[in-house]
Amino acid sequence: MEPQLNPSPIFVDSEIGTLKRLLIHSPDEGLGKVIPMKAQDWLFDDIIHLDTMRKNEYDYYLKLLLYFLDYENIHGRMSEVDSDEDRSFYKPDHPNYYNSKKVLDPQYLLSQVLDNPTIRERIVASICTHEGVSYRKQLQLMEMSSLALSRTLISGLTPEKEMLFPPVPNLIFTRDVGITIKDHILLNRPAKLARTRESIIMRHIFFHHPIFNSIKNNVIEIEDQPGFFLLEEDEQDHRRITLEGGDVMMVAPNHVLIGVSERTSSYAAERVVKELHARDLVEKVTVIKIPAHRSCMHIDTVFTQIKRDTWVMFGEFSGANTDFGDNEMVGLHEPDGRFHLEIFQYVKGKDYSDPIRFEHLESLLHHITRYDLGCNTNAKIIYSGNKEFPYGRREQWTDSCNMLALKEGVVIGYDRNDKTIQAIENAGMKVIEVSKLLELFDCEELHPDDVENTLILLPSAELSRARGGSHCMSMPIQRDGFM
Ligand SMILES: NC(=[NH2+])NCCC[C@H](N)C(=O)O
Repeated sequence: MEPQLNPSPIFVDSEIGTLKRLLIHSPDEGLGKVIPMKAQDWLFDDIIHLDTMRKNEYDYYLKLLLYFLDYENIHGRMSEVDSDEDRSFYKPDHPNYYNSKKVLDPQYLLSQVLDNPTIRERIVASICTHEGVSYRKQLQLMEMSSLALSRTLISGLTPEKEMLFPPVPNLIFTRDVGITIKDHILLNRPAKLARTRESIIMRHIFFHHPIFNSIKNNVIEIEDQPGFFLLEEDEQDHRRITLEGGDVMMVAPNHVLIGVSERTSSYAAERVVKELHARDLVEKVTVIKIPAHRSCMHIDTVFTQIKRDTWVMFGEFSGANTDFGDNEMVGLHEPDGRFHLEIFQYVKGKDYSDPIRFEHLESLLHHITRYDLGCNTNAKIIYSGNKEFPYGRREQWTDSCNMLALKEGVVIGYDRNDKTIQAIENAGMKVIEVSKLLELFDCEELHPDDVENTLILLPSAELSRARGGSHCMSMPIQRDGFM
């Protein structure tokens, strides 16, 4: 893929253009405060061991991102970083913080935004109102340093370790807070209460942090329809607008995909289709209706892209799969035992009441590969767990279909999904553990620019309990333009 230079520092027009800048959030101390009784409410399927998650898993992800996106920031520093028991390199409120301009943590960006007294007051007031914190406490928060305040607003913990309000443990899944569509950012409307504070924080960052200055007018907020508040509660529930980034995929310069799912409502999808067309951002918007089920909460839990002609997807959503034999996953199937999937494509200027229909997910992926990404073959589809029962389902649950492309053909995935990894290897890709790759970078035996056609494996025993993979743990804000 020939890189295209883009004047805007915020620009994404594909899933696979070389990644230049992104938002990620290192697991903060709030994740270590999740108690079993609240784990489900806070959208974790289990409590996690924070130290293991950070040191043995996430920190590798971060070092890898730095190596690919901000080489100078990490090269030659690995032993210093790794020998620090305190992990100060990873902590946004510590003087040793890596402080990259490419790999950006909302916790640090928030602290910078909080330096402005007017914005600080607005943020603290809105979060305290949302969390039911008293006015007196609000005034105390206003007195904190920006770095400490940012840490408290995210983790919920004061410097004195008082748990002032709940953590937002899902902020590690930055994918969901918004989505970059060319030089625009589409803000989310979280479906779950546990993710509302993330949204308040991100909204202020997008509108007030200098990084987003040039595109301030391009931040898209999907509002409720006029008079929504007049509707009865049942009717409101039915027409609610909820939208999470994991359901939006910028797959080609002319094409955006939107999932209608457990998290994204059909009303939201409809509004997004119209908004993207009105702003002339893309020609095609395809809505993919998937079952409203936790196991496939967003479309990026069902498929992601590896190369312009290669995708990894959940085989139970495959068109070839007509007989599952059982009906154990209640609510997922049509009466005939099939997963219920509906795909409608809306083309700018064409009649919305007569969308193009795709019968299977595969046909849509072939269409994108051929017609939007200019390949002259059909797409190659690699299935979760190699489509073998029960590995397909087991591995999809631990995010085998949720990969992040650092550039075309170089992706990060979880190490625990053995059958999927084997299938990817069989398809001709190299597979390497992240720690090995980092060693090669460190001793200059290999340079990130020279890595090609590779799946990089990330340790995932703890991370996968949070129900998200590397795709979810990233919000790309700049990729090389797709040509
Ligand atoms: N884009 C994604 N698939 N994100 C996964 C988010 C997982 C998170 N625990 C939640 O339930 O919200």
